[in-house]
Amino acid sequence: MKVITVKNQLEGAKIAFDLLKEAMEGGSKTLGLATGSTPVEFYNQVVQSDLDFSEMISINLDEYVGLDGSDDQSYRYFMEQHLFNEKPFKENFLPDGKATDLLAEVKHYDSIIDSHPIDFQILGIGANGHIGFNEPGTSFEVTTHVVDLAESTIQANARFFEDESQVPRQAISMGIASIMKSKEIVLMAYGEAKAEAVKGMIEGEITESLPASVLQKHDNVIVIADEAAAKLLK
Ligand SMILES: O=P(O)(O)OC[C@H]1O[C@](O)(CO)[C@@H](O)[C@@H]1O
Repeated sequence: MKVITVKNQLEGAKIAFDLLKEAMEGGSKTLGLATGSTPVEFYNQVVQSDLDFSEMISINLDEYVGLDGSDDQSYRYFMEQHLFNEKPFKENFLPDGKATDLLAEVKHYDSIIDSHPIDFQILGIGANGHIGFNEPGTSFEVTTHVVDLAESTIQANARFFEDESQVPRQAISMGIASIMKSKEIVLMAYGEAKAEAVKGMIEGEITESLPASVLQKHDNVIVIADEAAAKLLK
């Protein structure tokens, strides 16, 4: 893993943007995308750029179960607001949180990922070490699946909702095995709340108790962390 320490989210976002640009110049066609607060400034950089996404495909990591794409708390809505409305892609894929048959949706999402191998994957990291919504204890072998969100994740994400009771308890998430198939992974981590998870991911043992630690087994991962998130690193 290559680690780049930056002063703040803006500096990190600019580096992530340069990596994306380079990947697209090198022929990358399919992007794996993340939501949450971490990639917001990165998407701002993309929107302000002259990069053209009209031939690009995006596949998002996850979506809350029970939320329609038009719901302003859904990840589809987030992506439209932060990126897709400004930068139209050839196709954007996110799991359907309103699918009546979740098992069928999970299979469908796997088939989408299989037919569009991810060239460049953007990741954030949860304070508990999750990537996507793959919570601690998730098998490294799993592909797309329905997740019961960890209590700590529900609490962490409550800041985006009116109150904690509004946070969906389940999500559909791309699995760790699928994330690991991405050719290049850029993970961003900002803020002190991520410091323990960042240390475990980079210097700890590879364990399903800290899902992001699996990235030590991938040969093309760049971690961009601000000083607060990197402060426990040796
Ligand atoms: O970026 P945040 O809001 O700290 O969340 C951490 C991670 O958890 C998720 O929200 C779960 O998918 C990711 O999208 C995000 O990168």
